[in-house]
Amino acid sequence: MRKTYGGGWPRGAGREALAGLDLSVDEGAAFGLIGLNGAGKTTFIKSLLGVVRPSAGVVRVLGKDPEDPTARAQVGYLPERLFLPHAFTPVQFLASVARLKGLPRADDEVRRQIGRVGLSGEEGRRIGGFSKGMRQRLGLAAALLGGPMLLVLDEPTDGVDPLGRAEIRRILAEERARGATLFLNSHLLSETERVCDRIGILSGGRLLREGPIETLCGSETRYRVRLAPPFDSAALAALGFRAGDGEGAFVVDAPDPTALNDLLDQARRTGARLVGLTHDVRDLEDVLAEALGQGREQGHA
Ligand SMILES: Nc1ncnc2c1ncn2[C@@H]1O[C@H](COP(=O)(O)OP(=O)(O)OP(=O)(O)O)[C@@H](O)[C@H]1O
Repeated sequence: MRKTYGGGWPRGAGREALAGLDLSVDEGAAFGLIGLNGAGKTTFIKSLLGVVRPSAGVVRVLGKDPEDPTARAQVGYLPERLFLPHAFTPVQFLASVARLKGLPRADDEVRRQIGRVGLSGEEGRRIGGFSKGMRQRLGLAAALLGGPMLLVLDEPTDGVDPLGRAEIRRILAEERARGATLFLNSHLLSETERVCDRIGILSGGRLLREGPIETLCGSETRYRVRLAPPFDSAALAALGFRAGDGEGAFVVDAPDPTALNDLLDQARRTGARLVGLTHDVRDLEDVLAEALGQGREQGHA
């Protein structure tokens, strides 16, 4: 699908925010969309919510048109910029959201979600006096009201302290266990890594990479090996050990544990002594930097 902003707003006239995006997320998955500022993440989220209409192509949410009220009723949304009524208490605010969502007699549900996001005891305070993290928690409670089947969360842990982040991760895990699908948009790559099982990298409105996090971030069959000096580099190279970063660091491929141990045995016979062994796993920041670098070379960034 494509989205070109334009017409009536000179600043954005003709700006292509999504330049041919083809993406599907399985029900029950936790999908994370990452990319730099202006990549098109919010535009994509807005298209899921039926707020932005694609200029070309089709968007389906839970199998339906995003503007279909029955689809909307199944979507919980936490926006990046929260506008909360300062004069309201959390209970009043969530009760008004529950009414908008068409949830009847939602008092128990409102109190349950307030407790879940760690705002018990703050029910009577006005939102205007809340910290950023407290506001974010309240926004999450609003998204969770009524048990939606799709949670679209734009920067869910923004402003939340580390313990609060862990609580939010726990809540999101509970939501998934209930069967909900998560669509997360975050600049905090370590959070995305911990919450999501699939990742998409967006740049210039194009999807540069998409796949399971373990495929993008690492390899089950590639290992980082560290050997104590001295060692016979030529003999190790003949066995398939490639030099890694730093003294004694090597990278080696082995399809299974038996093959790995055979290789290590052969290396030991050349005099090598193993002092470290890990899977070759990169973090999401490395993956993003590499994808953006390649995208740039291909003229996509
Ligand atoms: N309403 C709008 N009118 C015109 N252009 C827009 C509008 N909203 C976004 N854009 C442009 O579309 C592109 C994608 O913006 P978008 O907000 O989707 O990116 P993003 O990845 O969410 O960025 P960020 O991480 O900064 O929130 C940008 O070039 C932006 O300037």
